[in-house]
Amino acid sequence: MTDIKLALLGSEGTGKTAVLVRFLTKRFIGEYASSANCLYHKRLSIDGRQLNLEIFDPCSQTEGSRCILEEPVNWADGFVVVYNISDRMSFLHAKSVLRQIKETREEHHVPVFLIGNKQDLCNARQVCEEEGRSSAQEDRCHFQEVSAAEDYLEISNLFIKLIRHVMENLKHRADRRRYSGSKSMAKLINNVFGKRRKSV
Ligand SMILES: Nc1nc2c(ncn2[C@@H]2O[C@H](COP(=O)(O)OP(=O)(O)OP(=O)(O)O)[C@@H](O)[C@H]2O)c(=O)[nH]1
Repeated sequence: MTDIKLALLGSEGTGKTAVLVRFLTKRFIGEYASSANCLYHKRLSIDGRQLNLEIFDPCSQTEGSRCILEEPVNWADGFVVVYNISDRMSFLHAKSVLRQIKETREEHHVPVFLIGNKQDLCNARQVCEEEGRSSAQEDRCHFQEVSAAEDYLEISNLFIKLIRHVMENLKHRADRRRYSGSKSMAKLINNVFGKRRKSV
């Protein structure tokens, strides 16, 4: 069983919980009692692998209060950063979150999905799709506009895509650790037996 940890980030009211609940239950629930940070658990199988998924959904209204995970940016293996296409401030905030992830997790490229939510409100649009896409390109992350109110498949597919990237990333990191571990073991063996072997 592989453990995968994801975190949803973005400013208040962008629809983080709505997007996540769509993925987990296929349903859109208009209003959520969002007075606490939540850690959701889900077991699922992708490409024949059993996964134990943990998803952190912070509550923006509890700023300053202690949360289950003080630093989701350090904790998560992958991120979903959400903004509201009809709220420019939320887009600017999402861009600063992307920068923060990049700076904090510089050593390992962590998979990130930037989501422009509330696509159904396109008559009140304040951020054009191209802007979202080019911000995502700049920060080497995936991008999609969605509507938690109207879409299920798109949201499910983007989570699966993100999870696949996280799985690849974790495997890559484990391979690198194994490789550098076996290299230092080879060095150690060489230091101990190397000279003797040469004199035989
Ligand atoms: N029209 C529309 N409304 C949405 C959509 N997604 C969420 N909402 C609404 O936006 C409001 C905020 O949604 P939440 O999911 O609570 O947003 P959040 O980002 O989790 O908010 P906090 O927990 O306060 O940070 C609610 O009234 C939702 O019904 C969407 O795709 N379209």
